[in-house]
Parts: sequence; structure tokens; C-alpha cells
Amino acid sequence: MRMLLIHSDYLEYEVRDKALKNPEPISDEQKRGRLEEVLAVFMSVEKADESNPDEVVEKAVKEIKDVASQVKAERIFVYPFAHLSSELAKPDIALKVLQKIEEKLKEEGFEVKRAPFGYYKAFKLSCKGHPLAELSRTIVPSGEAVS
Ligand SMILES: Nc1ncnc2c1ncn2[C@@H]1O[C@H](CO)[C@@H](NC(=O)[C@@H](N)CO)[C@H]1O
Repeated sequence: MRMLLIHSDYLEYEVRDKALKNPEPISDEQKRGRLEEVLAVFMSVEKADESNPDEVVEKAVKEIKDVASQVKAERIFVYPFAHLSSELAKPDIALKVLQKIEEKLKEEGFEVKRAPFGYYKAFKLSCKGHPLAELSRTIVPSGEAVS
């Protein structure tokens, strides 16, 4: 999994068109979203993650919690983003991984939004620009090589 973490004044999105034949079903309310004072986490789930999705979820949550603690962010935006890797996991696995990450972050007490999966979306982001505001992380299951 590849993650780009941006500590932001706000992130807002608006769903445009389907980017997959069968995108995640969403309500009208989910067609747009915004969080302020947020750690935006853009995530590409990768093929290597398919060997142990649960381990990748655990590792991703740990990394996100660590960065959130450093930048003192209490809100997290989980954002599916297929542009951080050329070896993407299948959509059905990727969606489950992102849903589990969302669920576990909520269990940890964060306010969490997850942008809809399988769509083109317009988005606006205001990066805070401090030294820890732009970070990336690569996560692989045990036994897999980082490509
Ligand atoms: N392995 C994967 N990891 C993360 N997201 C993935 C994925 N496979 C499919 N998606 C989702 O489907 C849209 C089309 O690829 C993706 N859409 C996007 O990435 C938008 N920024 C529009 O390009 C994403 O929602």
C-alpha cells in the first residue's frame, strides 16, 4: 500500500462520474464531503497487499495514528487514490481494506470520513505547509518485497 498524508486546513470532494463499472453504492449525502483541520490520507492498495489484507490494515492504521499524533490531528480523511502505484490491488479487495481502515480509526476515537470508492471526484485541499504536513508511507505485508 502507498499512502500520501497531507495535514490540511480542509479537504472537500464532490463525486463526478463513475470510474469503475460497479463503483461503491453511495447515498446522495455521500456525493460530497468536507472535513476541516484534517489529516488527509490518499491511499493506493497494491497487489502485494492481497496476500495479507488484515496485516496491511493493521500496519496502515498504526502509521496513520503515528502521523496524526505528531501533527495533532483528530480527524482523518480516508481517500481512495489509484494514482500512487502501478500495481493496484483488485477493486473489491481495495475497498474492503479501506473500509476496515476507516472502521479501526473510528474505534481509535478519530472522526473519520471516507471518500467514495470507484468514482472520479473533484476535490479541494488546503495543505498547512509545516515540515510534517506532507508525508508518504509504503506498507507491505510480511514476506513481500517493496517494489
Ligand atoms: N487499488 C486501489 N486502491 C485505491 N483506490 C482504488 C483502487 N482500485 C480502484 N480504486 C478506486 O476506483 C477508482 C478507479 O480506479 C479510483 N478513483 C480514483 O483514484 C479517483 N482519484 C479518480 O481517479 C478509486 O476510487
